[in-house]
Amino acid sequence: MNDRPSTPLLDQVVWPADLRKLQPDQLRQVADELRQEVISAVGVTGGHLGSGLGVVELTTAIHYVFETPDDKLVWDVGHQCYPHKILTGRRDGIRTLRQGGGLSGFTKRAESEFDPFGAAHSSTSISAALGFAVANKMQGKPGKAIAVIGDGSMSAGMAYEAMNNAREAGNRLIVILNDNDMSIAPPVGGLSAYLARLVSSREFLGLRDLAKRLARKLPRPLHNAARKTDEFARGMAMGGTLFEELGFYYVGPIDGHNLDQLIPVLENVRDAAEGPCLVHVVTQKGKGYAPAEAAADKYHGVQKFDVITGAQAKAPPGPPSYTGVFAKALIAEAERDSTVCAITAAMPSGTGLDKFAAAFPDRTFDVGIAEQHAVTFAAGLAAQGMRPFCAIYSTFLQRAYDQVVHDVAIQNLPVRFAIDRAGLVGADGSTHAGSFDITYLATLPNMVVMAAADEAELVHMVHTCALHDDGPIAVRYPRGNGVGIALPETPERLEIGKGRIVREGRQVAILSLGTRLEEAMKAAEALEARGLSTSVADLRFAKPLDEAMIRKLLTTHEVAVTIEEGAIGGLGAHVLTMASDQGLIDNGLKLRTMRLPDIFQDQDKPEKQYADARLDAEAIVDTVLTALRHNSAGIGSEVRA
Ligand SMILES: Cc1ncc(C[n+]2csc(CCOP(=O)(O)OP(=O)(O)O)c2C)c(N)n1
Ligand SMILES: CC(=O)[C@@H](O)[C@H](O)COP(=O)(O)O
Ligand SMILES: [Mg+2]
Repeated sequence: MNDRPSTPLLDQVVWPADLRKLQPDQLRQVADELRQEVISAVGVTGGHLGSGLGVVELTTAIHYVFETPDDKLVWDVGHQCYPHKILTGRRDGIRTLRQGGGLSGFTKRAESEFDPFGAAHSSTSISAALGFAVANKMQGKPGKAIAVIGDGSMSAGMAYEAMNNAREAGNRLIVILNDNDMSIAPPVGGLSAYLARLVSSREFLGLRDLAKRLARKLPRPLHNAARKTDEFARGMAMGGTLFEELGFYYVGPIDGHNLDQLIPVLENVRDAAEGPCLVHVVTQKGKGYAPAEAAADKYHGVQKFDVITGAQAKAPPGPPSYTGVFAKALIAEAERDSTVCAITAAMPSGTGLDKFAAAFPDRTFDVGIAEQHAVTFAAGLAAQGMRPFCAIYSTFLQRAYDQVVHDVAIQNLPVRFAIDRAGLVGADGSTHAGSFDITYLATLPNMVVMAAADEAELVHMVHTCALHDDGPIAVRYPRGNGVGIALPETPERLEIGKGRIVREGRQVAILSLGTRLEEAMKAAEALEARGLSTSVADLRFAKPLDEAMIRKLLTTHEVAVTIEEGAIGGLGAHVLTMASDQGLIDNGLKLRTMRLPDIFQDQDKPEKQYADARLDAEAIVDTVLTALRHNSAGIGSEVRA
């Protein structure tokens, strides 16, 4: 059992205002106690640990120096915000993290005034902070906006769009680059190499150097001359810094765990007459907890764990994960076909492409947190004859929608989209749910959209994708483990647009897409027990629909229900449109669609979320019975009641 640590000084700090009453030399103890509290809490809840441990001192220093919540502190991604939540009045709830009705695992506006902007998807913090800064400037309000962005998140184009625009904010915007030389995996690309050069080429900024470099009080011409001298003194070989070329005053690198450096630097930057400033802090992901420091992933995301040993709770052995089945199937395709290659946007382990990379290192590309680039890079590869699989979580593919439309679908390029985490994902909550991909993909020209009903179907669909050169094709599958069905020795190529009837009935037809099939079969059993003969179809394709099969089902059954792990505008909408266009609902057919609610707050296990979302067997039965009870007197009958 993880005992709560003794935190005598932290106990006195409920809000940042309490922190600001302390003496600077007491902050070290606060930070040490804060770190122990984070470790203890995450040991109970699981969640994101490494990144939060890396910003314990930085969080303490920011809330000590800046007048939060009036000064707006915007965390990037927000997975590192647990120390921030403890220091901003939420320590009592910290052990409810990522649970139904508990604290979010990310920053969330609805949760606290100290969370001025929600996060979870990366690289949004500078844009959002710039918005706050410019608004304050336009309203003549005091107050700074501080964006804390990681080195991994700095690899996304959106961060540069914001920095390119940052001059607008002057000294009201402060960007803190939290450089721990880690993304989820080790960082990749030119920026990571550049930051490494920056850090290795300079001693941590001493106070003397700081005074010289932050001569903010000088009138501009002199200040510029001093700055130029300073840059020349440093040797223009570094070209100043990339950030200075973008209009920032760069300060750093500084030791992000040394409060004696952090506090004066942040105070100087806070009081700087001009800006924007970018403070480059160097931290260690997992700092202060040996099992995290020693782990390859620095305990980025962990299950509940024993604080003493660091041993994480192991899930009971079960069927293989969909991610693992995908990776194995893709490796088999690549063994058959040398043009098969794979792209991830900084999620090698999450997508299973770490396994693919072990087998085919030269055919695997981790492009960093850069989904937009990943998609158009894949389009270029496809245009030149390769067979690229773009493996991106459903929720993160949202970041690259125009690239999917403009660079892939309209040009009808054969990019394969492996969409993991499709449907509800559990503890990461609504920001990570794969709710929208059916809706946003099945509306596109040329796009083929498949959903695997189980892990065997996933193997067939990966094979079908590999062979599909006629245009873009997507296969979606959920987070977690399969249903335990045997995997096929030899994958089949599925006929595009053809579904399968998995249960024959006469009165009710359940049209299922994806892994809700298991619940659909349970519902069919329950309906049969009530004397309702029920058919079940696995549609396999949201686009193109198997119109012949659907037409047959809708014209030979009294009630038809579609079910999908997706939001409105997906499969159900397409079946309704087809039925309406073909006059199939003119003859009294009771057609209902079941789908995810617009948004849901609970963060819990996916199966609980599906029950809460009314997308399980019980809900299917209710839907059918309600439809049957519906007065069959046709239009207007409700009015008479
Ligand atoms: C758009 C987007 N793509 C992918 C992710 C998944 N993701 C979450 S944290 C992370 C790495 C972030 O690295 P960094 O910004 O350096 O933060 P650190 O974890 O090192 O503190 C990634 C890729 C995401 N949250 N958002
Ligand atoms: C913070 C973030 O976006 C990732 O760490 C995400 O939480 C990973 O999700 P999975 O745990 O489903 O891989
Ligand atoms: Mg990092």
